[in-house]
Amino acid sequence: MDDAHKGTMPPISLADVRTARVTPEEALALHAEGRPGKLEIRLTKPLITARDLSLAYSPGVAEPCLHIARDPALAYDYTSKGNFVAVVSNGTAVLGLGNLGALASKPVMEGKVALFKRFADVDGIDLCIDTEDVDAFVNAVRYLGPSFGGINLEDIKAPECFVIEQRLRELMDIPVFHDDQHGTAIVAAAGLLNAVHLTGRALKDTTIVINGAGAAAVACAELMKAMGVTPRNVIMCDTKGVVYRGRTEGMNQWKSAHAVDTEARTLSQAMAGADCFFGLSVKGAVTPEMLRAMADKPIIFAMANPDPEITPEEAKAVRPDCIIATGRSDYPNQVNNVLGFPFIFRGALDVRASTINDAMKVAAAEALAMLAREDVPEEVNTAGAGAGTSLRFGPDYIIPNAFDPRLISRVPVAVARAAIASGVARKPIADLGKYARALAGRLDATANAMELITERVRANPRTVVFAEGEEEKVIRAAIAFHNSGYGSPVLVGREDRIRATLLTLGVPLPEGITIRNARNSDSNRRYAEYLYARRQREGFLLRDCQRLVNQDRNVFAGCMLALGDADAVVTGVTRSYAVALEGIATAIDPAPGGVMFGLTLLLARVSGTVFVADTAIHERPDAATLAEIAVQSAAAARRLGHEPRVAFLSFSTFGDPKGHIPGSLREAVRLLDERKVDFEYDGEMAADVALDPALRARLYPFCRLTGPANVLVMPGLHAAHILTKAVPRLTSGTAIGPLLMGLSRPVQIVPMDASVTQLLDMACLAAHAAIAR
Ligand SMILES: NC(=O)C1=CN([C@@H]2O[C@H](COP(=O)(O)OP(=O)(O)OC[C@H]3O[C@@H](n4cnc5c(N)ncnc54)[C@H](OP(=O)(O)O)[C@@H]3O)[C@@H](O)[C@H]2O)C=CC1
Ligand SMILES: CC(=O)C(=O)O
Ligand SMILES: [Mg+2]
Repeated sequence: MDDAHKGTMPPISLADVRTARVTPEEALALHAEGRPGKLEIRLTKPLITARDLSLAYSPGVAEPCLHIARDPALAYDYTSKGNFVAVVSNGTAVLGLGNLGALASKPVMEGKVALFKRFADVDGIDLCIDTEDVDAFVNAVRYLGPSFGGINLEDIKAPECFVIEQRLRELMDIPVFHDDQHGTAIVAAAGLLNAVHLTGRALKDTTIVINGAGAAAVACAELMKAMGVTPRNVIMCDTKGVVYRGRTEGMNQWKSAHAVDTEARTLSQAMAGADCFFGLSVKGAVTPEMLRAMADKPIIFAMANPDPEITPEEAKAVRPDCIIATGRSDYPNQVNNVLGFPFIFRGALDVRASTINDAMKVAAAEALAMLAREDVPEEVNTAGAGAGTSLRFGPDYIIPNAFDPRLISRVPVAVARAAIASGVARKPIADLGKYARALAGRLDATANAMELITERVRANPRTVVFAEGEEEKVIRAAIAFHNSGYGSPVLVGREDRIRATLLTLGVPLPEGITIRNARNSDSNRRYAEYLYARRQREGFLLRDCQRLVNQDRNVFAGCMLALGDADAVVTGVTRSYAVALEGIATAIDPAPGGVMFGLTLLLARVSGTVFVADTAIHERPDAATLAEIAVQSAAAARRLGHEPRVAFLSFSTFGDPKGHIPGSLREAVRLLDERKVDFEYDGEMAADVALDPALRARLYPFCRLTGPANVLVMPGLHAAHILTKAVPRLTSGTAIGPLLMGLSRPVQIVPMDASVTQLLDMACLAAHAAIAR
């Protein structure tokens, strides 16, 4: 290890890179699935009764209109303006794909809106404006301005983007931010600060070659210089070669501002001896030979999307001493503006900033850089179980991961503080500590936890049996599992049938997926003898066991798992839950002392994630079972990042109304009192009481729960089923599960109508449980 890398983890071998590669077919399928695209609009106020209508629409709506007419600032109080950003493009520079036009840019713009929501709870809408005329574009955005709290310009080519942004900034009183310029520059600056530090350089002495002289490149050059890089140390190149002083061909005023006196005329010549390379151009623009000529410990940011100027594998092959970053999420060090724009706008919107100025940009870059130097919390450091791949500040971790839950409470605060200090905040925040704490609550813990789970599985791939391997959606899920880097899928089924289905799908069987035919597997004898040993005193003959192994794929899969031929099983699309479980249970026992039950995660928009149990096994659980279900559910909630508050649900609350209250619920509470568990619980209570602390405070102030219940233990299977089936359909929420809990080996049984995505999620959860064993 060289000096600069001392004290950090050894670089991750690129052979070990945890990939989440997706195929073009998968990408198209995702966009076409269900409601096409990635966005919809939801209501934040009820519109159910005539009264609701009168309040939200005519005549009630006249009131906020009149108030806003008198005082425009009230638009922030009475409308969605303050949390609403327009993502605007004309499609002239879509990623690194070139001028695809406004319509074809829509998937990227919808994607940016989705990222705004997912990472920073900023609402947005894509506006794809079909003109390359600067005046027409500026007018379109300008006149739509009143609807929005901010304008995020995206994928507009240089040099028009500079003029458009400048003019809109002058015309509008809300932040106008060209993400490809400033978002990219901020994130690249953060990465550079850390890479320079790790390689023992000083920013002012670092020489940088930027390939590309468009939106992203010019903004990067400007911010790097503002942060301390010496202007003459930056050489910019474009399709015509080096942007040198005196060049006339293909120039514009923005390039001229960065033209330098140099003998170099080509990218190769510019790269000789350079410390750092920024790629903001197109796929494959850099060759291994160019990297070979760079200085020691070169810093290579190949940021073109979707494919970088050079891949990390190619770069490491010629320069093992380099620090390499790309714009992609499937390599270490993702230098991508996704780390910037959601959090920068969050901070700017929250202080009602009139603009996003340089102080705010520098604050964001420094906050990002500093976060990467901090210890990565255990739950983020999901690669911890993979030897030598811990996320720790070093050459393979110079910038935080986009899923790092600390980003939301760090970057917006830094941006807000800078906005206040520089005088552009129209609503300064007095207590930034309190603001930081409130920001953390904007993220859904489950969404983050699920991502961390997938990361951990990628770092520790497992062999998962897909028991119903002849089904098309199961085959698709197995391929996705393999392509996501989660491990090695095993499809149980007849090879000719599986291959025929693959043929109709038009995909070859990826290496790494195996097919096991239960009828003629070499292991059948071993499996049958295993079953016979378990069941011989229950009236089973060896030939009965043989038949079960040959004919029931769940039994076969269960035997594979029991005898160590696989790490986990996923099944359920061809048999009812009970039948699938019976097959599995023939070969696999419940965990010693545990209780088997189903746990369903309801991801509701308003209340966040709620865990519901038992949604699969016990029709009328007794008190001891209910208590154990509560204990295991609370533990599962904690693993997914939620501090559990368990409510035992009934039709009644603490004896009111009177009736036949299941005594088992009260007895379960008493049993937990005896066990002195370390989580909150109470009951019995009705669902509204469980979920509404205000109601509880009025009517049942003695209740021990300190917030809305997030683990609902149901009195019986009927109620659990009705709740978990009805809620997603009534609220457009999502249900994950039931997750099968309490089995001695990791098995997940999906609902029969499960989608490919649900199958994949459950296989991933099963693989995760296998790692935890
Ligand atoms: N990782 C990230 O977060 C981000 C990455 N990017 C990537 O940066 C790239 C540029 O985007 P953007 O600035 O918005 O686009 P622009 O259209 O504004 O600029 C493109 C620039 O690339 C130059 N270029 C094209 N091909 C080559 C080549 N073979 N060699 C040298 N220069 C070349 C063009 O040269 P000329 O001026 O001669 O036409 C132009 O200066 C894209 O790949 C994009 O995906 C952009 C934003 C964020
Ligand atoms: C990431 C991004 O915005 C781009 O490549 O254009
Ligand atoms: Mg872009």
